[in-house]
Amino acid sequence: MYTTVHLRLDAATLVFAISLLAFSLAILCALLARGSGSRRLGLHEWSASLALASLAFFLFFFRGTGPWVLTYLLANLTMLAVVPLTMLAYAKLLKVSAPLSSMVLSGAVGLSGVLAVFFLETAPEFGVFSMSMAMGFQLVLAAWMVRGARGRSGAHWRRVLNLMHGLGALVFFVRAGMALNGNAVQVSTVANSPTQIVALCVGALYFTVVTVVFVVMVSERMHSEMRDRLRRDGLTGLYTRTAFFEMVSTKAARLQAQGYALVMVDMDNFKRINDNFGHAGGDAVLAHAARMLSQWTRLSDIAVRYGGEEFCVLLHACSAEEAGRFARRLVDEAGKQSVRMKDGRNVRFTFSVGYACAPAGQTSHSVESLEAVIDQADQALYAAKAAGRNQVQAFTGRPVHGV
Ligand SMILES: Nc1nc2c(ncn2[C@@H]2O[C@H](COP(=O)(O)OP(=O)(O)OP(=O)(O)O)[C@@H](O)[C@H]2O)c(=O)[nH]1
Repeated sequence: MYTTVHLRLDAATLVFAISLLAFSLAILCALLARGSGSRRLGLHEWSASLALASLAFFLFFFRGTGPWVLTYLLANLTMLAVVPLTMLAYAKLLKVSAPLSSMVLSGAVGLSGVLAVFFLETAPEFGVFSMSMAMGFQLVLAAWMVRGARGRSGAHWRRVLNLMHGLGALVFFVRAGMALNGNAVQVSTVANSPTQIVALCVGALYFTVVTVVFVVMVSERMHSEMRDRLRRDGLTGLYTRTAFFEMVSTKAARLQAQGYALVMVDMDNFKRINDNFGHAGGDAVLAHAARMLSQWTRLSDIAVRYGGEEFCVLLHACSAEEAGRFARRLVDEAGKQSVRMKDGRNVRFTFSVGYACAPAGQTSHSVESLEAVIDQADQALYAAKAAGRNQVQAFTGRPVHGV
């Protein structure tokens, strides 16, 4: 009554299935890239890489029945471009540079073997060996790029990618070794040898896993960029006041342990700038001043648009002398700047600056105590305004404890 069904994975089915899989993933990535407008994050390159892989496997499928120029020459040349395109995608997403000369070198190795087999009719082992070495080397390069990406965010995803790159490279180096031993038939695309079946299964797994991980990394990047945009002021690109208090409340313990300075910066007679050059002119001056502040702060500092024409800078792990130097430098530099308006007129501006310091090693930490330091810096700022503007004043009252 029962019919025994023998399930078998044969190479031709796997090759065709991988072609379909890569094609579907390529379409998915292209649609995601179009929908999200995230061209700069490498989804287009990733999609192109999958489309080429799909074409190569489609051509491999007809090996033995289709013309050799398509099923051998074109298929292998297409295959050689697959990993380099993923490396270009990594370069965009991970902001690392692609090793172009090594990519060209690996391509030349693969190409030489394929051309020798096609035009000079050398032994097929030579083609398998050079293609496998080239592809294995390309995957090692891809792993090296991914490893070189900095930042803790996405580190676990990068590890998964490199696991797959390592697995893929291993398969290709084993193929190269077998070809060296004269086993090209065992590893040919149409062979049903166990080596070939395992290699194709790894190929299917590779395309699925690396694509899923890449898409997840792209979406995580887009979310974090969107979060960051919401925390920044549209005109100046500096953090908003709300974002500032959120950020310091999460860093409170470190700030109070290492100490910090709070520098309040206010543009002088800004109403006059608006009156003389219009609101758009005033906006251009504000944006210029904000760029200046960003340039002068370190990565660990936080530059904020605190109010209309008022900024504040939190200098992390900073002594009173350093804060004073920073504040004086701001005032000196502002005095040297001029902003060119659309009508060709130049606008000059000055800053009044007040600062206060919270010494290192305090034990209490809260946003309330940060507000006390801000209040002290504000008092110093008003003293600078009262003393005639375009100058720095330090808060000279008793020191504030905590963050
Ligand atoms: N263009 C522009 N102007 C702004 C913006 N935010 C606030 N302002 C203007 O900044 C001006 C601030 O004026 P005041 O508070 O009198 O200060 P001030 O003229 O700089 O005088 P002092 O601070 O006393 O030196 C107001 O005219 C606001 O309209 C903005 O985003 N763009």
